[in-house]
Amino acid sequence: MTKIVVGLSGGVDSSTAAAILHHQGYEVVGVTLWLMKGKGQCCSEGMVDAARLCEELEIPHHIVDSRDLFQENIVDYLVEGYGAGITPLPCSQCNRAVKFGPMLRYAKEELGIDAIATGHYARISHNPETGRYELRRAADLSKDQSYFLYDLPQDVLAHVHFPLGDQTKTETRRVAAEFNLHTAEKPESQDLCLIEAHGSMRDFLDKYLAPKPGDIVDQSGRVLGQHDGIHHYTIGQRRGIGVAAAEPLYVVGIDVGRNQVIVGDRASVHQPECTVQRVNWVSIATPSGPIRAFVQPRYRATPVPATLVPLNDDATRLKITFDEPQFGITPGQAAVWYDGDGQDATRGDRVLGGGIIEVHP
Ligand SMILES: Nc1ncnc2c1ncn2[C@@H]1O[C@H](COP(=O)(O)OP(=O)(O)OP(=O)(O)O)[C@@H](O)[C@H]1O
Repeated sequence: MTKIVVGLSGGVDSSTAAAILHHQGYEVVGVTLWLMKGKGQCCSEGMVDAARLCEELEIPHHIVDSRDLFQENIVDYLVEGYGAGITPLPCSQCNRAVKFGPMLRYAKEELGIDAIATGHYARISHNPETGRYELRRAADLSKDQSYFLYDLPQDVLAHVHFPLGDQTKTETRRVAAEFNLHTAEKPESQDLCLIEAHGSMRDFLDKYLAPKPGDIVDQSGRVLGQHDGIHHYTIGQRRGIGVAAAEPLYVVGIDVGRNQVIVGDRASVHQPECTVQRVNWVSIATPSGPIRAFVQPRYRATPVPATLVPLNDDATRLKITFDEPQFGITPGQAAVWYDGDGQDATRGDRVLGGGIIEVHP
């Protein structure tokens, strides 16, 4: 029997992924990474639900204390990033540095198992012509998580299964009910796990970063108001600026040196281009020259056509020029590029690569 480790968060998706693989005849071992204290997914509640699921399926369950890894790679990364005036993206970083790599290592080294599965909505296929593992959008585009998985290296993708990639969330709930899983009716997690655990990103950051008042200025430097710390602001933000104006104001920039939040009208939040770093090439090999692709500059953004030009030999830094200027290009977030526009899989749904947006020059 083929053995496989399934990452269990205690939610309906990973429960169903485990049940499907178990039903298909895999010898499933449940692994829950203990990421932080508190209630919610990935915390105490999630661990109990995961343990109960393993009891229902009569499979072994391992809990791996990953709190230090989570603290270093996610909590510190977020606090440092927000403190420096950027808006870091924790989920792709968590997938690469906390979940997939370490879980695969644990599976291999501690359990002698070389395959892992999760309840992510995305698809992986092997291309025999290029020898690469290609990452594709989920069949259920409304649940697609490929954006958060762009940073997985080939040697990890080669060992990963996504049993839910071809089905819709409604089907997942139906399958969970058919298998009588106690998690079948469990409500959807609405937010980032950290936000669920702390109430809001503001509450989370306020635990680590002291208030540091400064000026809110317009693009000519005129002082319009006061802020209580640049870490409470992100590019494109409209709410909570607290400055009265005839036209709605948006955050267009954060000047760390001057401790200023710069605001302007909606048009000034549009950028014709940006640069990205720490690029990971996924479904295609590192290109030696410019390529055209559909770039998704934020999780829920529509992918838009753009030209990508490598800025170094190994194409780990790129300049992206959008065909049309884009709203809210935010340093710290990931830009992920696909071979299609995400509206129709027949026009291309492969993740070609992705990288972290750098601070605007
Ligand atoms: N603490 C954890 N330990 C092990 N695996 C995890 C953990 N958290 C998440 N995963 C895996 O990553 C997948 C996606 O996680 P995400 O946080 O997006 O949860 P989700 O989509 O709400 O899924 P679920 O319903 O399973 O919680 C989960 O389905 C699970 O397989």
